[in-house]
Amino acid sequence: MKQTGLPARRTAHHLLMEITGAGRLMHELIAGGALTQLANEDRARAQRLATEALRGLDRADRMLKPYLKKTPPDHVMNALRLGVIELCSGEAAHGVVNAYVEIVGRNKRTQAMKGLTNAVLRKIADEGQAGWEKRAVPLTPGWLRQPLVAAWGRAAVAGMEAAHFAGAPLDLTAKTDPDAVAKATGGTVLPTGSVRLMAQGQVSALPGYETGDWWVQDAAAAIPVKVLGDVTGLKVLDLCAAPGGKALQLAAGGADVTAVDMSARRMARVSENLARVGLTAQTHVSDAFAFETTGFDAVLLDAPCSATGTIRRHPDLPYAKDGSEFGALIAQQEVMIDHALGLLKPGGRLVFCTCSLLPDEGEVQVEEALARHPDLRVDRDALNIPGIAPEWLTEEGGLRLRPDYWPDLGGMDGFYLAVLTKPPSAFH
Ligand SMILES: C[S@@+](CC[C@H](N)C(=O)[O-])C[C@H]1O[C@@H](n2cnc3c(N)ncnc32)[C@H](O)[C@@H]1O
Repeated sequence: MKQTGLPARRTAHHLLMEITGAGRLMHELIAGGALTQLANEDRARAQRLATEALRGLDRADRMLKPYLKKTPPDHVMNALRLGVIELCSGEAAHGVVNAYVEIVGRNKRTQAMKGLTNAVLRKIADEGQAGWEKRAVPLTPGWLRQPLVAAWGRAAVAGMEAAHFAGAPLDLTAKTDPDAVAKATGGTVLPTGSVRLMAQGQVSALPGYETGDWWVQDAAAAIPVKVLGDVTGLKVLDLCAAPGGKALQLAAGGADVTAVDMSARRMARVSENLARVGLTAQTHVSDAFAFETTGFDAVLLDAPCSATGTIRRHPDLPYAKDGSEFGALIAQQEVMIDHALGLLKPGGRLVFCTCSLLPDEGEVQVEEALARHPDLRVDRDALNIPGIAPEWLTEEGGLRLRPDYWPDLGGMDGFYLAVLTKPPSAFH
């Protein structure tokens, strides 16, 4: 980044301050206009810089520690973190140090720490990339690391942290033909049928975007629809549908799709996505609990959750959140499952899924649903689809997907899913 990169750096610093200090998520800040004052090129730069700083935050802090007698105020700490990220990715030291000294100096309360910022960043510049690379993979913040270790063990969590640090490749779901999409985009077809591109670029510039041949969807997120098998002609309700990746899959499979989401803004994206790929669905902006049409052959419930399975792409999450909101989400998932079951016709199937790494939002929800409804059946056979490893199947009959799976292929999002079959003589 050139010396002229100050606006992008100041915005990256602002993003870090809001995420680590005010608990705001990156996508909320961007939707709220955090990047609008920047030129196009600087927008991408600011977002990339903040994302890289969050991904490497624990390592940056460990690199800074020997040079700090005590932790400075957040304004300074975040400037130092961004400085570390830039210096250790090979940016010219002079420009980086000057920029962050200026950012620290512009704040009256931290003005006096310009000298410290200058001195520390010069030492980091001396360590350079070699100093960065010799440090361990960044650890997940303790509030989340603890339950993950309890659920999956230390080795698995280390694998997840390596995946979070590596970030995510770009996965596409083909409307009809994965091989043709792979050929056109230079990607490869994964064992579960998604197309993976290792090189990142502008999505809308990829072949097939304009013609709607595919949509962006993580390989793990594409699996919940696949376990429904052939959906041709089935009446399927997508109860929490936005931005619509799964609704598009269902429509592409020939289902008669009803898509519900309580967010009008996010539902507009479902409509845009449907239009781009030339598919149709009935869309309703509604709270799932207020939607009472019954008689569906299948309901897909991609329930609101902690989203801890998406940290590869959203490294802001462990720093913006502290787990305090998760209890309410877990309680809501339970009642949503029961509401969704009530909308199925007798014998209908519910796919329950969450992009979470926490068993309370997956395995435990299904165990408890089976206990609440003794006639409910879990359909293990449905999970027998291409690309699923037997060790991903869980005791209660669901499927656990984790970021540390497929390490040689580039990982996958964390996800949980299970197929529940309502008995022919229905309960409510
Ligand atoms: C995990 S996202 C769904 C992703 C979507 N299924 C896809 O594949 O693109 C969860 C969605 O649930 C919606 N949501 C949250 N609470 C809801 C409620 N009570 N009723 C309906 N939608 C809700 C959110 O607006 C959000 O779009």
